Amino acid sequence: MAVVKCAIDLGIADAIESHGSPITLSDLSSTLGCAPSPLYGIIRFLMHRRIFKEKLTTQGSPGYAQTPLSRRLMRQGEHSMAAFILMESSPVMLAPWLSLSARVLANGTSSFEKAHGEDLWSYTAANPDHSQLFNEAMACDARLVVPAMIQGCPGLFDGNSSLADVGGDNGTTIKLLVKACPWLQGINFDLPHVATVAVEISGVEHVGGDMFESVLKADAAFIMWVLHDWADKECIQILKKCKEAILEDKGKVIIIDAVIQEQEEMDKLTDARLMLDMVIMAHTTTGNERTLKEWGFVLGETGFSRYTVKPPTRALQSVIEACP
Ligand SMILES: C[S@@+](CC[C@H](N)C(=O)[O-])C[C@H]1O[C@@H](n2cnc3c(N)ncnc32)[C@H](O)[C@@H]1O
Repeated sequence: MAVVKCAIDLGIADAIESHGSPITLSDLSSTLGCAPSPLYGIIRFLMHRRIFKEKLTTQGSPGYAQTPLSRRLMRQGEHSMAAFILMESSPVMLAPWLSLSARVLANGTSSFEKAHGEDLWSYTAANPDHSQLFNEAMACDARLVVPAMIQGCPGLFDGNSSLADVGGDNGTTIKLLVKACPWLQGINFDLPHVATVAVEISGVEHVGGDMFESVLKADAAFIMWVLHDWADKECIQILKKCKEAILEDKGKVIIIDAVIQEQEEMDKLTDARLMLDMVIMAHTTTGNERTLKEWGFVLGETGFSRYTVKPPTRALQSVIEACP
């Protein structure tokens, strides 16, 4: 991750993109103000990981070009994952990894709290710069996941006229959902320090609150990358509040989260899902990724009458639809 962060910091992908065609090491070095030899080492490493690729320039000299992966390292644009990588590689988020054992010990404590003296949400509330980086990071992920989900689950919001995105962060997700389903009135619900600084979005109301206390009323509730931050008991509490907030007859709670496969079902994204489990362990106090059986327990204890799990489409997450 340090090398990928280095590429973002240097602006390698942005420089190649602005050049518009494959660029030589010498031109790239002078554009970026870098020494050619270490820059070559960074690019060689990233080419080995298929992040950049070698391609002849228009003059026939050896040069470097973008790939779909390297475009994710650009600072701007709908494909950028730069903020996500910069957030995960920030000193704030790296420090808890050094205390991962604290979370695992029987009488242990949260790795994040050990490193920073408070949990992630209190820390972001007290540190606006980190909160903004976190929000931008989540927005990168939402831009990737939401279109895949809409494509993979057509008709998900048919019959609903309002939707509350619980823990919706700066509203990027609900903005994409309302754009794709213009009949939806969107509510973006998050902690007050997040909701109050979120920029205005047409068709969306930002509401600050605590999902453990209550969730704003809507036909349906949507909750993405939130429940994995919490233990079963807390998830059941949050889901009960969602269940109270939605319509009894045609309401539903749509959960977007990973499902960890059993050994025999593992696929090429299993590694990423298991990695995510470690990230959640390092950064949250009680969170973890869940297997289908573990999701079944949480949903059953909340009192949902039925649920369906749609496998992911080009994404780490599954779509779990739970009905009252
Ligand atoms: C991992 S982020 C997911 C953000 C967003 N759903 C997404 O996928 O891009 C978890 C979100 O839960 C919010 N959150 C944490 N505790 C909360 C609470 N008690 N009430 C409402 N939101 C909360 C955080 O502020 C954060 O935006």
